[in-house]
Amino acid sequence: MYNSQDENVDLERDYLPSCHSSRFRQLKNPEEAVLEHFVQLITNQTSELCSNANIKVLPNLRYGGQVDRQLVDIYYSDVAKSKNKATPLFVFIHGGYWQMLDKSSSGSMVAPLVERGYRVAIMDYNLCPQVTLSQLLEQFSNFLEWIFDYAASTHTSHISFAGHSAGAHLLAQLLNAPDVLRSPQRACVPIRSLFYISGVYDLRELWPLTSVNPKNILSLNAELAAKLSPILWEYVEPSPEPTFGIHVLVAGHDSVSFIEQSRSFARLLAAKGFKIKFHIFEQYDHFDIIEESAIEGTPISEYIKEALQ
Ligand SMILES: N[C@@H](CC(=O)c1ccccc1NC=O)C(=O)O
Repeated sequence: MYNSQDENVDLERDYLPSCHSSRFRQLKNPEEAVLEHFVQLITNQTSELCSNANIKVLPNLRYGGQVDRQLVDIYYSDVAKSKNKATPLFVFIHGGYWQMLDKSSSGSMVAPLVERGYRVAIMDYNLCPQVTLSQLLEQFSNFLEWIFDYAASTHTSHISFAGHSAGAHLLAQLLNAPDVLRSPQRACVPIRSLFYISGVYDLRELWPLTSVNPKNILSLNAELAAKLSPILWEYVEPSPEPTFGIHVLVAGHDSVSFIEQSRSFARLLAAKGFKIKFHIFEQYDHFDIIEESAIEGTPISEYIKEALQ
């Protein structure tokens, strides 16, 4: 479907981002090394936030459930808060094929944004197999309603979202949720930008793969995989003309399947009337596109900074 360049493509590899990096090639197991390095680095980037005097955190706001992972950490700067003026909100949704990572390793984007006066919401979500992917998508819809309520009730000038990999898949729901897009809260909190970073948007090839969905922990079948694929959704014609920009971004070292899924998703949204920018960051792989978002002046940080202007 997406890797038409190679009819013999091994989809088990093409949908495994750690197999598509030029880094750590000198090591015996570069795939393991790139993933270990990613998790270690993004965990450090997140834990170091609290040692930054300018960054405060409001931890564990609950958006659903009772004792599960439906929690959000809100990072902010005391300076901006003390001026008691409306501040922008940026929301990040982590990846990990709906089965790994959490908010303690998802704070890479926080520091550059808080330095510029943003509040940044880093959300957790229940992982498969504790929930099925269908249940996770329902819980994510609840999160969207909650975050717009939160934004509307906390003096928010505008809101932006970024989703990485499977997090981009979850974020696609925002474009398919008329009740959220047309809610009174949404009306008083304009969306500024949406960033879909190295996402997956068609589950039809990946749901049977052991590398992605071992023992079918996502609880999918062919019919459900199609139903949960943003590339096949209708999308409500945005009216009036949406004011927000959608950025479909992908790493140049991502696999052909990942790059072509992003290209197809961008083309679909553009055809539906959304304001789209599609960009391939040639120098990045699936992981350092997020790792470098923590560093001012890097290509991904500069892109996000300019897009948010
Ligand atoms: N086991 C996968 C991990 C993976 O796909 C992944 C890891 C961190 C963040 C995003 C990922 N991919 C999709 O959500 C791999 O080895 O590439």
